[in-house]
Amino acid sequence: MPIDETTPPAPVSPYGWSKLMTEVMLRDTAAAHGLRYAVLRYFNVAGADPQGRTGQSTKDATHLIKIASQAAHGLRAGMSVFGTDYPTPDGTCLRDYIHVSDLIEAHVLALAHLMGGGESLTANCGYGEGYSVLEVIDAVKRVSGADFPVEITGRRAGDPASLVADSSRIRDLLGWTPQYQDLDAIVGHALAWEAALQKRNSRP
Ligand SMILES: O=c1ccn([C@@H]2O[C@H](COP(=O)(O)OP(=O)(O)O[C@H]3O[C@H](CO)[C@@H](O)[C@H](O)[C@H]3O)[C@@H](O)[C@H]2O)c(=O)[nH]1
Repeated sequence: MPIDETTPPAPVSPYGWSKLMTEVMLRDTAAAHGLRYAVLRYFNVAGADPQGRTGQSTKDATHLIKIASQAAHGLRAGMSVFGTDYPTPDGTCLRDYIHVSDLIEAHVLALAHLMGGGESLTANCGYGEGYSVLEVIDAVKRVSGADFPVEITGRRAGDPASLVADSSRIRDLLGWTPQYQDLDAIVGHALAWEAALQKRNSRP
């Protein structure tokens, strides 16, 4: 079931709570001081700059597409799937992976909205399409042409079974029209970035 902005937030991690607290602070500051704001609720940010200028560089990042990309490039021996007993079609968690460039465009549109005098808004940023962990790993193998070992392990604590956005609000209100709503494109850009990052990090 896609999640819309009226679904009561129910964070399961301190990080999730910190994001919700930020929303509450913005709401209260706006009420007290007339501030106008845009809350953009990111779903699973993925991919990289299509021109290869930047991408996720956090050392030891644990995100699925990054881990799978590293495995495809032989930077790690293989990877784990955290649980196959979720109430989803293939038993692995579903996520709504949004290309970082589409997310940037959402910010540009939100800023233009506010600068044009628009009301405060809270809007989901996702495509409304969920992919399972196994589907993502298949995409990484398909796009890279590389095979790597995948081990099934137990669930990781705090992983909800499904997080898929209803993004009608941002589409309707800001005219947001994603350009990269394609899992293979997202994975392709992530793979290219991971290769570039590896080259960059191995320079003396
Ligand atoms: O090696 C891995 C890595 C991830 N997963 C699974 O893949 C899915 C996606 O995981 P991940 O890429 O870590 O994203 P989320 O846990 O959905 O994290 C999102 O939500 C978190 C909590 O809001 C934020 O911290 C992250 O930045 C954001 O991407 C989850 O089911 C994980 O269990 C695996 O099976 N194996």
